[in-house]
Amino acid sequence: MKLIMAEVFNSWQGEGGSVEGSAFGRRQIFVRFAGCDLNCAWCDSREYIDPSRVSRWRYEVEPFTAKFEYKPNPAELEDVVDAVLRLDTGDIHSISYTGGEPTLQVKPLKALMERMKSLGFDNFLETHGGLPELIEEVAPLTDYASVDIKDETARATEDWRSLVLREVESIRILREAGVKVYAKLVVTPETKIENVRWYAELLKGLAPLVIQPREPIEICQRRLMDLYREAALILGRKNVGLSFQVHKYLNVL
Ligand SMILES: C[S@@+](CC[C@H](N)C(=O)[O-])C[C@H]1O[C@@H](n2cnc3c(N)ncnc32)[C@H](O)[C@@H]1O
Ligand SMILES: Nc1nc2[nH]cc(C(=O)O)c2c(=O)[nH]1
Ligand code: SF4
Ligand SMILES: [Mg+2]
Repeated sequence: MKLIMAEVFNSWQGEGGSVEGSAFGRRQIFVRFAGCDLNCAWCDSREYIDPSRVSRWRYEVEPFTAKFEYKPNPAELEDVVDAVLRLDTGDIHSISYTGGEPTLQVKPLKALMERMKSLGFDNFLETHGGLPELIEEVAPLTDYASVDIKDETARATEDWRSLVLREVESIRILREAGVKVYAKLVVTPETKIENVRWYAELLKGLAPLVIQPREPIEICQRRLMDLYREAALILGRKNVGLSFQVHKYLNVL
């Protein structure tokens, strides 16, 4: 089975903060799929959005070396499995499936998740959640999930409100499948407080929320705390947390 891959590397989860379901600070092997159907203005994986421009994929040869070997795309699933297993350092909390958007290649994604489960690994899905019908397919194989709520300022797609509703639907599907799921909202200085209220009302009783400043950070602390407080007053003070992309500060993948 073939897939369009971006990279495989070993690091620790740098996002998610401390809410229920987060794997922040845990060792993970990351499998980054190429291709995405959205176009977030601040995407830090932009080079992988158009799969036709990802002619080869890379896999780290040793953890924390950022030394890579390359293979052409489309990748063979077995080669991806080998790349993951050679990075197993014995302390891996879970395998993170990210991208680009991993659910767009749902057949190879499922095959990979099944294989890793059979090898004793837990599966962590990092998704924009915009495709609930595909989330339905992978939910039974998923142990943890981070689902983005794409704020209006992400400009991820034309009809951003219906995208948010689909993302909440994906969270519901994952929750009902017993997945430890949380929502992640990337905020900017232009994020509107009334939109945060709307997201929090949609998520109430469904999943905790992490608020993650867009990197590079421009939002001021005061504004960040105001958005946080607004969400916490609706979701409950134990159901909101901050998340920073800590790996970027420590200059690891
Ligand atoms: C690159 S995305 C891939 C997974 C999926 N397509 C998604 O958007 O959730 C992985 C995570 O990085 C976050 N991210 C990407 N660029 C970012 C930036 N500039 N600042 C903060 N978070 C960012 C996304 O919000 C998402 O939670
Ligand atoms: N260390 C580390 N943590 C991450 N959490 C989410 C990431 C992503 O790109 O999906 C990511 C990533 O790229 N690196
Ligand atoms: S959905 Fe994820 S991969 Fe796609 S553009 Fe947005 S942040 Fe980037
Ligand atoms: Mg990243």
